[in-house]
Amino acid sequence: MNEIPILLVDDELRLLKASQLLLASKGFKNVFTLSNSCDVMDYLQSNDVAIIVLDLNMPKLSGFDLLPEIVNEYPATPVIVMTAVDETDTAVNCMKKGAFDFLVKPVETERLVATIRKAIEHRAICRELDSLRERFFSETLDHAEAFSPIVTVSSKMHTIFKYMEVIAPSRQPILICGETGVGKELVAKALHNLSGCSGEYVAVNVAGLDDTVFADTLFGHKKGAFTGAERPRDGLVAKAASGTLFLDEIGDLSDQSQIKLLRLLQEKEYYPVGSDNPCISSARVLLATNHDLQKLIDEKRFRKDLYYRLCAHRLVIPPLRERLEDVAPLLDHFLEAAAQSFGKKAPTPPAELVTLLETYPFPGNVRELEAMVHDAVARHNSGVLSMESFSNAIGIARVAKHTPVQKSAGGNPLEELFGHFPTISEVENYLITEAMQRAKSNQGIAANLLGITRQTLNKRLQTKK
Ligand SMILES: Nc1ncnc2c1ncn2[C@@H]1O[C@H](COP(=O)(O)OP(=O)(O)OP(=O)(O)O)[C@@H](O)[C@H]1O
Repeated sequence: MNEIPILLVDDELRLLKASQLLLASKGFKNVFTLSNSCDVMDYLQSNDVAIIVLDLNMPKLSGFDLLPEIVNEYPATPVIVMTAVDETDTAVNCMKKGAFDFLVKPVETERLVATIRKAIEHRAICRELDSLRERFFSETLDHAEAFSPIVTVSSKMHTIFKYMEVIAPSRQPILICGETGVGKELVAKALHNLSGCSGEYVAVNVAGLDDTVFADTLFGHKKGAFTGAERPRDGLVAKAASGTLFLDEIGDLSDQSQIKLLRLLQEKEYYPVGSDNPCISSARVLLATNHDLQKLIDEKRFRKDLYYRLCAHRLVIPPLRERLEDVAPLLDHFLEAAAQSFGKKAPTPPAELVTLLETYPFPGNVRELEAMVHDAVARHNSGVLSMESFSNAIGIARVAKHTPVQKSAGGNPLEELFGHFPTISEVENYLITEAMQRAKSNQGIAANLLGITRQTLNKRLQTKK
């Protein structure tokens, strides 16, 4: 249910009651009414109101006179004007005086609900902007405890955390993007904890679900909806009522499922399988993908309208190779966790291990680092942790990833790099210099990067001098 307080002002009592009931049926349960326009300013002073729907023609004090007063005192509260007068001049005047929108009676239900939803979004975005302005200059997080499971010292991640604090309380969907293993699910959980939602956090991976299974999983079904549906069953949207529904891997959804998802996000409505009666969702939806959705749109595999609906709040979690400062604290964190799970004492990592790890691009991101550490601790017996299992894992991954060099659009990459077709000795010198730089002059690590022994590298370095 939508808790946002809405105030309807109209001198026609019957119309007020009908609108209140209609909005309640659409999930707006905090709708208040006033039939005397003279009471509005007093009411606003002592009550929290998010949206006002205001009639223009009222005795004593007209909506036209009241509008500038409200806009002046409560500039952040959108006022939707409703009137029986369908005149362009009136509409233009109301908009000039600061009305959010102008509707002519009788208003279609869908139009009224859509305008109210638009006003709610507008208000939320204005609030977020204010909050962002405030947070922009502040270094500290208001709810640092919500981020404690996410180990990081990266300033990029810290900026994302600040933005998360701003958008978490809104009820708008949030799209979390990033390569596999960057921690999108941890981010989703943190958003739920920050949101203040009283309901459950419910996560589901929707990759590979065909449309029927998608609908049944999310929306549930009516008794007899299909063979075997002997009892009605709630779906995950109902389970996440007043809480958070996290849909992982949405880049793989079928077109039909994308349409259902769009309806859920836009109208907050869904149909259990086999039912013609829509249900209203009160779950906040978070979504994640490791696909480039823009590319999927170009390939006609993802709907543009759904993408635009998701884009309002988008978090892009950087890959580990773009926040190398996180490698060391993550290494310590995973060493501790792995040692605990094996009932061992946390081993001391060799001094050059972080440098070795920093040379590796981690296509599997934090998950890959976690697995490497787990494996190394499993093999570890005593003393200093061996570099070998890390070097092996990195070496194997590098060989597996090796792909022939593609010619760039502009011509031969070697010629672009050197300005001419280079000699073997020029390429060798270039590679050795680059590897030594990446390995912070550690010859063992540079040799590993180059796929040669340390002795061979040492000899080449001697002859280079
Ligand atoms: N910053 C971090 N601190 C601690 N653990 C992390 C961090 N980032 C990721 N992890 C761990 O790495 C693993 C992968 O994280 P998660 O499942 O959140 O990634 P993901 O981006 O959702 O991946 P996928 O796209 O494959 O679903 C998990 O075990 C998670 O606990």
